[in-house]
Amino acid sequence: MMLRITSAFKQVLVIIVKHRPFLALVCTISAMVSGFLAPLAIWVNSQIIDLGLEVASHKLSFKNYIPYLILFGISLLMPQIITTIKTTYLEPATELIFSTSLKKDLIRQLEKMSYEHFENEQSLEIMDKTFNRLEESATHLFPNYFFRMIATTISLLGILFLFFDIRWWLPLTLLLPFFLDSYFSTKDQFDIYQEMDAYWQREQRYTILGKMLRTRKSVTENQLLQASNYLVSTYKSRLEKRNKEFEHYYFLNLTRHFLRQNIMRFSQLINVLILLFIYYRGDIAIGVLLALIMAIFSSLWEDLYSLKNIVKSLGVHVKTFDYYQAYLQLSQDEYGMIDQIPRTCSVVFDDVCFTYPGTTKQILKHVSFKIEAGEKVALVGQNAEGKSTTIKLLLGLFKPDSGQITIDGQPLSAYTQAVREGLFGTVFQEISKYDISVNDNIGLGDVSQIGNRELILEAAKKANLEKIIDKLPEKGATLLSREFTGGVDLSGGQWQRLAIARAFMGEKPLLILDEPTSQMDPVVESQIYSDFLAMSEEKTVLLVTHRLGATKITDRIIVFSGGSIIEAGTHDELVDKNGLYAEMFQSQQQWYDVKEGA
Ligand SMILES: Nc1ncnc2c1ncn2[C@@H]1O[C@H](COP(=O)(O)OP(=O)(O)OP(=O)(O)O)[C@@H](O)[C@H]1O
Repeated sequence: MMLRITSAFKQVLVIIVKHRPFLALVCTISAMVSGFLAPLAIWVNSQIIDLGLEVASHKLSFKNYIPYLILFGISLLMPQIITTIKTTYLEPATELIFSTSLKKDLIRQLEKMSYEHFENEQSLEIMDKTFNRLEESATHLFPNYFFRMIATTISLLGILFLFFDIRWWLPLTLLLPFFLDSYFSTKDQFDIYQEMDAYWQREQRYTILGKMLRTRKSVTENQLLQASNYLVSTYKSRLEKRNKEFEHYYFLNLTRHFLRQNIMRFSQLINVLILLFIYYRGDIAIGVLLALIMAIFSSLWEDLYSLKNIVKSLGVHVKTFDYYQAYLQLSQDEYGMIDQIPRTCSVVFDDVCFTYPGTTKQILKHVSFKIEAGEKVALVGQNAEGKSTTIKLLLGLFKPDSGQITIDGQPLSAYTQAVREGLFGTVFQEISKYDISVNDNIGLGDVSQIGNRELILEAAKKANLEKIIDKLPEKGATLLSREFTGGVDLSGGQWQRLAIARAFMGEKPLLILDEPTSQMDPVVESQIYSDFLAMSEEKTVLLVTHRLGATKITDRIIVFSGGSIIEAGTHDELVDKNGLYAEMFQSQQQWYDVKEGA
C-alpha cells in the first residue's frame, strides 16, 4: 500500500514540478508554516493567560507583555492568510495544470490504443474510471493532501511535544485511541471502495438503457413503435433495483460507523481528567492547563482527524492512479518503417485462428485465402459465421491468435501509422454521421484533402451521390444535421452512398465494404455495386454482403461457414457446385426475378 501511495504522489508531483515548480515550492513552504503555527498558538495562549495574570497583579510590566500580544496576533492571522493562498491561488492553478497535462496524456494514449480495448469490458472499465476520476484525484493529492500531510505532521509533532514536556507518556494516551479509531474506520473505508468498485459493472447495466433512450434515433423509433412506456418502465425498474442495492450498502456503512465513532470522544474526556489531576498536583500553571485542554478539543483533535481522513480517503485516489497506470499500459498498435502506400495490394490470410479477447469461442478456424492485387472478392455466408471478424482482423483492429495476415506481402505492423491510415477505404453498415457539411463528411475520408473540392466532387461522382447533392439547399455546403436550423438529414441509403464516397477519398488501394447497402433497394444496390466495382479500377475490393445479386459481378466469392472457408470460386462455378452458396443464391433469386419482372 505504501508503495502505491508513494507512487501516486510521485506522479502528481512530477507533473507539477515539470510545469510549475514554483507551485510545489509555495505549497511546501506554506504547509510547513501552517504546521508550526498550531503548537506556537498553544504555547502563546498559555503565555498570554499566565503572563496576563501577572500583568493584572502588577508582577510584570505591560511593555514586556507586548511581544506575546504580537505573537498572539500572528498566530491568529496567519492561518487565514495561508488558507487564502491555498484556496485562491494554489488550488485553481494546479487544477489548470492537471486538466491540460493529464487530458493531453489520456488522449494521446487513446489515439494509439489497440481497438480491441474498445470491445473489452475490462479495458472499458479502466478507461471509464481513468477519464472520470483522474483530474479530481490528482487535485485531491496535490495540493490538498500534500499540504495537509506536511502541515498536520509538523503540527502534531509540535503539539505532542508540549504534552511530552509535562509527562513523557501523555502523547501515548492521546495517540492510542486515535490509532484504534483510525484502524477501524480506514479498514471500513477501504472495504467500501472495494464494494463500490464492484458496482461499476452493475451500474453500467442498470443505466445503459437510460443513455440509449436519450439519443435522437431512439426517441424517433420509440415514438413510432409506441415503445416508450415499456422501455421507460423497464429503465425505471432497473433504477429502483439499483437504488435498493445502494440503500442496503449505505445502511451497512452507517451501522459500521455508528459503532466505532465514539472511541476518540472517550479519550478526550480521559485526557482532560489527567491534565486536571496534574494541575491539581501543582505541576502545571493554569495557562498551560487551559491551553492544552483547548488543544485537545481544537487543534490536536483537528490534526488527528485531518490525518485520519486523509488516510481514509486516500484509498480511492490512489486507486484512480492504479487505473491510470493500467490505462497507460493498455496495448497500443504497432507501427513499422514502410512509409510508402502500395499502389495496389494483395491480401493473404495464412492459417488464421481467432478468439475474441475475454471469450472462449473460436470464431475463425484456420482461415487461409489470397486476394490478388486489384481483385474484387465477396465474402458471403450466413449470420455470425465470422465475415466481419475477418474484416476486423484485416484492418488490424484485433490480432490473430495464430497464423499471419499480410498486405502486399507485409504484415500490417510493418507499415508506418501514416501509411496504415492511407491503406483502407472502409464502408460499414453502421455509418458515422457527423453534424458537419456534406463536403466535409466526404472529406473526412482523407482529412489532408478536406478542403479539396475537386477531389470531394470526384469521390461523390464515383458513389453516384452527385445528383443528391445538387438537390440539397446549399449543395455540398449543406449542414447534415437536424440539430441546426437549415440543416438537413439524409435518408439511410443516401448516407450509405455518402460513406462510399468517403471511402473513395485519398486513393486508398484497399476498399472494404461490410454490408454497406443494407438500407438500399436490392436492385438499386446491384447497380451501385456494379458502378462501384467499375470505379474501383485497380484497387483491391473486399465486399461482405448477404445480398447475393451483388456477388455475381465480383471476380471471386469466398463462402464462410462455422468460422471456416467452405467454398470459393466465381458465381458460376459456385452455382454449378450446388453447395451452400448455390442454396443461398437460389433462395434469394426469386426475389430478384420478381423485382426485375415488375
Ligand atoms: N467484440 C466481440 N466480442 C465477442 N464476440 C464477438 C464480438 N464481435 C462479434 N462477436 C461474435 O463473433 C461471431 C462472428 O461475428 P461476425 O460479426 O464476424 O459474423 P458475420 O459473419 O459478419 O455475421 P453477420 O452476417 O450477421 O454480420 C458472432 O458469434 C459474434 O457474436
